[in-house]
Amino acid sequence: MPLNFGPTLDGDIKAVLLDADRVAHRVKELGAEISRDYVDKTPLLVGVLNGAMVFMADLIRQINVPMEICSLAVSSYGKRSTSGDLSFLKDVNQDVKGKHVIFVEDIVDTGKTLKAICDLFEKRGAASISICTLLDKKARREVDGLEMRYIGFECHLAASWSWGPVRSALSPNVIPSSSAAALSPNLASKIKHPRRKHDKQKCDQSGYGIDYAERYRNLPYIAALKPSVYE
Ligand SMILES: O=P(O)(O)OC[C@H]1O[C@H](OP(=O)(O)OP(=O)(O)O)[C@H](O)[C@@H]1O
Repeated sequence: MPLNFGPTLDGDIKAVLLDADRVAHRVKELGAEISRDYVDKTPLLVGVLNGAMVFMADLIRQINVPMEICSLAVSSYGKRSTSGDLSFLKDVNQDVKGKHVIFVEDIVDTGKTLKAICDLFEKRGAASISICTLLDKKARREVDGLEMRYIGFECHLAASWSWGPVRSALSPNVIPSSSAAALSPNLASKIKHPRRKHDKQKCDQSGYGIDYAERYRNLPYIAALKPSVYE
């Protein structure tokens, strides 16, 4: 896909990892899966703001069974305590007791955010809880027992980060090879509380709701940013 989003933003982009068509295709598949699985359940999709905003907006329009939506926001990495504790900036506006909840995320990294939210919603009496994430960085998980039921694309550790869509063929044009991405599994396991907003590694995927330092969420694709953006 040509980089013609606009001169200001395009100048910051090193490579398009997942173009808008590819994302849209996968979002459509996810919508169909959810529609099939929840045909008789009227799920409540809960978007975790701000990152999930773009993905959620597209996803719900690919779901063709009765459903509800709401959103919540928690403190971002840069504002959390060193223990990684979450605090709500915005809670959901309804009682979730008895609801079939699907959390919608742009990206799951350590999993701490979703683990805390899932535990809370379990205590609140949700009938069931599932997770739908556009991107999954499974290799960086730091919590146990967090099952991703719906995954758009999986980022996995090999010699370097690579990207592969779940349940469909790997396309060569979605494998980035930036130096920022070349994080060894050993080092990855030592990073307890990555600060997403200021972590160079996070420049390897921005756009479609995912930010770097609050910018780039409006890119219609997912891209790696040039080192000049964060150095
Ligand atoms: O799996 P974890 O390690 O907990 O990280 C994942 C969380 O980090 C991102 O949010 P962020 O705090 O950057 O805020 P944002 O949604 O406003 O971008 C993302 O949207 C998830 O909510």
